[in-house]
Amino acid sequence: MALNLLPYPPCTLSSPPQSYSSSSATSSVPFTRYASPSNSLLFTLTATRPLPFRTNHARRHLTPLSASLSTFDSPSTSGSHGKKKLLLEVKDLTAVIAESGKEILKGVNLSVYEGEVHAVMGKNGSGKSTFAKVLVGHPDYEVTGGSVVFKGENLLEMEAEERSLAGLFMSFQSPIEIPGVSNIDFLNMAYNARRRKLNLPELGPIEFYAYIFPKLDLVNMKTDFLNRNVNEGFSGGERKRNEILQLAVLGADLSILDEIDSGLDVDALRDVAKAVNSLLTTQNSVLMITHYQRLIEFIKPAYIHIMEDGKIVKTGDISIAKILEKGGFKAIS
Ligand SMILES: Nc1ncnc2c1ncn2[C@@H]1O[C@H](COP(=O)(O)OP(=O)(O)OP(=O)(O)O)[C@@H](O)[C@H]1O
Repeated sequence: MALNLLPYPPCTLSSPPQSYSSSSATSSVPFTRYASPSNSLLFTLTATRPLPFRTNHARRHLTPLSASLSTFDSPSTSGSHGKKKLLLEVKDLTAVIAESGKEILKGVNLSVYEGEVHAVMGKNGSGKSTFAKVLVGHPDYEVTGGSVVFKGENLLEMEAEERSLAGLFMSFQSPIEIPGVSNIDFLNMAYNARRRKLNLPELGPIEFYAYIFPKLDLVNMKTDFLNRNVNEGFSGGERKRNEILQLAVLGADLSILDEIDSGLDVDALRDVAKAVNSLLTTQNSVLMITHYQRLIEFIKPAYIHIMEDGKIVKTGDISIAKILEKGGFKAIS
């Protein structure tokens, strides 16, 4: 049996770990794909089925990457990034909804250097989540032009699973439930997939428990949550904490956090923001989507981008969020 966990975290698992809980011991996860535009985990359990999608049917339109690749090891010319390495470079990215062909992304440009936190803000429907989902290879969208270079590699040529293993993580707006799979089994499988990729020995249940235990404190989660099925019966806030727990367990070079503040009470917001801050190093980066200044005050992005009608129309520092909070989008434009 192969378990494919796509971006968040997409990895191919050859065998399930030993069970921690009765629910996982009797796991009868149907061999179906759990996927929707808002899934936190594009999750497939298949016997022999290949990965469910290949991302782009329109690669012939994509911009050649040679110029972009050469910038990976170069310091920024803007000065403000110093000698930091370019982690993600998005150029003129356009994308449509695969089913209808409707264009949503209309030429997105964005560069993220290591150690940086960026926020994307914008009106409802401006394309923020679509942008995030296109980056992780969501099958609902088709890239029609532009380029995306991640750690010097052409991201658009990678399967969703490869993107995750390359160090991309996405926390979705509405994390899904995975009935029949306990949280700890799920995390152990995903973590071991990453270790296999790094040629490291897998962790058994006891070792993994020791590894994960301190991370529960980080997100202020009780141990009971490990034995419950993934997100089943979790409140909105608990699901968000669980997403950050996944991030803490798996690690990532670039974490894309889509509205992690939605549905959180003030204390939960502080916990989640604290956990994200504690995971930040000079080598990894965060791209967060938010509507509210309160998250920005906790996580403090260096750059705020305003998205409008599928494009980034303005970039600035934290002062943009303050103007936005006071005067709305018209104050910015
Ligand atoms: N899979 C899809 N099928 C149909 N329409 C879609 C799909 N994905 C996105 N859209 C449409 O694309 C537009 C942009 O959606 P998106 O979710 O990216 O916006 P957003 O900026 O994240 O909005 P919000 O702030 O409300 O979360 C919307 O009009 C949305 O209805």
